[in-house]
Amino acid sequence: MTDHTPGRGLHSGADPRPAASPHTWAAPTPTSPVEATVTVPGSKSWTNRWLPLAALATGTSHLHAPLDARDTRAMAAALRALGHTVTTPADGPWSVTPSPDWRSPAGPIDCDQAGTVLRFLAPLASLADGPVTFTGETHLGFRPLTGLLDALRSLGVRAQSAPGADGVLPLTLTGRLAPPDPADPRVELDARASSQFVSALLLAGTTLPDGLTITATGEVPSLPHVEMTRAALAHTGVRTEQRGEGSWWVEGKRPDPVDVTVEPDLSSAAVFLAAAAVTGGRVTVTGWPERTTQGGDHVRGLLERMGARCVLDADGLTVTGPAAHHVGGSGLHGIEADLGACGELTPVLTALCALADGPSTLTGIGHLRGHETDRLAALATEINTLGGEVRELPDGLEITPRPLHAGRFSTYHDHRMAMAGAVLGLAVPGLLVEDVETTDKTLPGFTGRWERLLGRTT
Ligand SMILES: O=C(O)C1=C[C@@H](OP(=O)(O)O)[C@@H](O)[C@H](O)C1
Ligand SMILES: C=C(OP(=O)(O)O)C(=O)O
Repeated sequence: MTDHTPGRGLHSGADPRPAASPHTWAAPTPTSPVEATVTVPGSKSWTNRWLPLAALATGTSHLHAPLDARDTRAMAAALRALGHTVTTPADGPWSVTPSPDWRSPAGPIDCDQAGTVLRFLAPLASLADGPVTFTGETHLGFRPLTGLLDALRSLGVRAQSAPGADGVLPLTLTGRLAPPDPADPRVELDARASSQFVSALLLAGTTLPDGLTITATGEVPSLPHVEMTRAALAHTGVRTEQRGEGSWWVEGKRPDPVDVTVEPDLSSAAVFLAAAAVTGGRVTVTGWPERTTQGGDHVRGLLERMGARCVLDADGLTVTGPAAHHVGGSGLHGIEADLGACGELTPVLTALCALADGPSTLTGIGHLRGHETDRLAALATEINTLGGEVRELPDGLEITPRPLHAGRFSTYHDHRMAMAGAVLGLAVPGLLVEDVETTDKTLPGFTGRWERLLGRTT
């Protein structure tokens, strides 16, 4: 097993003379401003909502421009294992024909690294005609799940980890969702660790005859993702209501099938926009939605505050970076920002802050310690190894820009850490990003896209 803990990853520690190896990618450092138009793949979060909703629906659904990546392939495979017909051609729309009977799969469902697969499908396992076991990549078993499992137990589901298991996986769930008071179906949920718990119960609440009221007992992070779930449900004809702060009701109703085009993934887009911001160039991301529930849309306001110009028009979102680019710096300004609504942007934004002309403080992101790795520790460790000054706060990071030097950048099997490494490489020659292929969780073909963006290949 590879240890993905910050500070204990492969090759962590300063290395003044890094050598490229088959396991590292030399992040390119352009010598002129980056000018490009890019199309980014579909949103992970939208794709992984449409797929389970389609499995709950009353007929066949079609997804155009879905994200085709590890997280979404894991969702498709999981739904197949549960009895549904899911077709996932590489170059065409995906379709889901639901089976009325959810089956208990013969073997465990492999969630790979996908939080959304484990969290969204755990409550839906109660529809199966027997136990359902979930497994996945090692670190997934150590990511927060207790709040969701406690809520499921209070709704009558049995949740059991294998005896002697270090983390929560493999996890076996048995039994139907049965609210204690069927006349007033409700559940309390500690979702301080992840908004995905709320989304999961909203999806599952549709299967109860009288729906479900979910009341969070603490502050829920990433609230735009809850709104995304509500928007997806609304699109399928299922009503939801916000009933006070931290409380949501969902109607008990089978969703209508959908025929939808998936929005581009705006959190993935951020890395390409960062190339314009760092190099004083100009990058357009096509198909940027005018209105969206994706937290990644916050990148516009954040880049503006750092000194970049953002224009959203019929061509897409165009970011123009400040002209003061030089090797080692970017002409961007530091910021103070609460990223609680858009935690996915943190790694790329932290890299930008490390290249800015003044200090930054990013807060509201304590829950990122429970993501693919402890992202706050990982970012601080890796940027400091390159000569930076990043201090961890309980719920964020304080970043003081320092001249950075060549070195290795460990990624801890975290796609967004690898993207942060690419951004630093724009201004720091000789940066070697380890395990860059980890980006295929959400952004397949990342290095090819990046090198095309930078004009390195045709
Ligand atoms: O619902 C979703 O699709 C997601 C919700 C967020 O999770 P957290 O609330 O755990 O941060 C986000 O970070 C994750 O990448 C995707
Ligand atoms: C936290 C993330 O992923 P997941 O959906 O696995 O939670 C992420 O993509 O930044």
